[in-house]
Amino acid sequence: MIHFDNVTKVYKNQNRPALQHVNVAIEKGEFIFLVGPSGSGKSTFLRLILKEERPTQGHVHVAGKDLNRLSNWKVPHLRRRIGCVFQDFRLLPNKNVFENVAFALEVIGKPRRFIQKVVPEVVDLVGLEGKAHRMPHELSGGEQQRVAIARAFVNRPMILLADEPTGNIDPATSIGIMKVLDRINRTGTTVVMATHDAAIVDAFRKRVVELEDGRVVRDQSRGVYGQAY
Ligand SMILES: Nc1ncnc2c1ncn2[C@@H]1O[C@H](COP(=O)(O)OP(=O)(O)OP(=O)(O)O)[C@@H](O)[C@H]1O
Repeated sequence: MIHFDNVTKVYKNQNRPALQHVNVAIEKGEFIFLVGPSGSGKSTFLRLILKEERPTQGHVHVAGKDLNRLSNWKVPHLRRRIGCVFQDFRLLPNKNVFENVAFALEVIGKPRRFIQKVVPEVVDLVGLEGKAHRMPHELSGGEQQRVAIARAFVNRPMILLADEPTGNIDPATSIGIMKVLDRINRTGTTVVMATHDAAIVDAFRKRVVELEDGRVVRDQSRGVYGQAY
């Protein structure tokens, strides 16, 4: 589903590569924790999957397509098939839960009847049943992140990218958020989650890809956050 083939990324005016010679193959339906210190290249890895950045060397393939060869006009179509969740939720403050999730479908022209049917289903899936009419400021941080996940997933993307999704949430609530991501993964969506949250990584034992100075230093199935000796 996602293949990094000897990928090096050097940003303009930087001499140190953000990623160097990265080879990672992520298959459909996998769940990956991407870990590593600040500045190790995790966000760059995610941005390359979205074609927000281009590799300096090497190739990134997503769903069988070499992104170096994907025309610019096809990039919006690629991004529509990839849901994104961020540390800071990024909800629309003047829209309620239903409207925030519905908006993701309205902008891609889905019919009203379809929206009315699928939004409540996804709101329930993320554990917000009965809260569809709440405004973001009436929700806890964990609940706001659930809305953001619902919005990212409502279009049934093939891939969900999550950049520090539990970064602003207390540990107990983070477990609930992680369970929602796990549930989404079980529907067949490939999930790549960049995180510093050792407790979560250790509790869920998924595949762990660790970056250090832009290099993959560990790729371990059912891994833990720190190196297990
Ligand atoms: N747009 C940019 N222009 C120049 N350098 C950048 C840019 N984005 C990232 N970098 C550099 O690339 C390296 C990797 O950064 P990246 O944001 O991918 O790391 P990260 O692992 O996601 O860090 P964090 O955990 O702090 O989010 C860092 O040295 C960073 O300074």
